[in-house]
Amino acid sequence: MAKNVLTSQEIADRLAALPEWSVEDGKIARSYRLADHFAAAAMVVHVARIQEELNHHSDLTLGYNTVDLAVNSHDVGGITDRDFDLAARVEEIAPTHGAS
Ligand SMILES: C[C@H](O)[C@H](O)[C@H]1CNC2=NC(N)=NC(=O)C2=N1
Repeated sequence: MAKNVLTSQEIADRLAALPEWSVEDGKIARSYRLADHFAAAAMVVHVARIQEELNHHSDLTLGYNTVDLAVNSHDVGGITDRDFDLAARVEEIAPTHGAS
């Protein structure tokens, strides 16, 4: 997948399809709430597997019952489609974890 840095307009266009995601400190970010701590921990493991598959890794934070992601493409120093591909993959599996 191309890794050219996206313009703010391209980012806005892509965020339209990911309404719960936003730009925070130069990364796209999302916070999920889960039923309890163990559900959140299980989702972290699942996201880690997806990140390894994509070779693209977010700052992934486990809270009491939350999972937070923040990601950009550090090899090119900006937000690229690889970040949005990861976001889309996580959005796909979040409901299976009861994440909202
Ligand atoms: C060597 C390895 O392929 C690279 O460092 C990968 C690993 N995971 C990555 N994750 C993110 N978020 N950005 C990258 O540029 C990146 N590059």
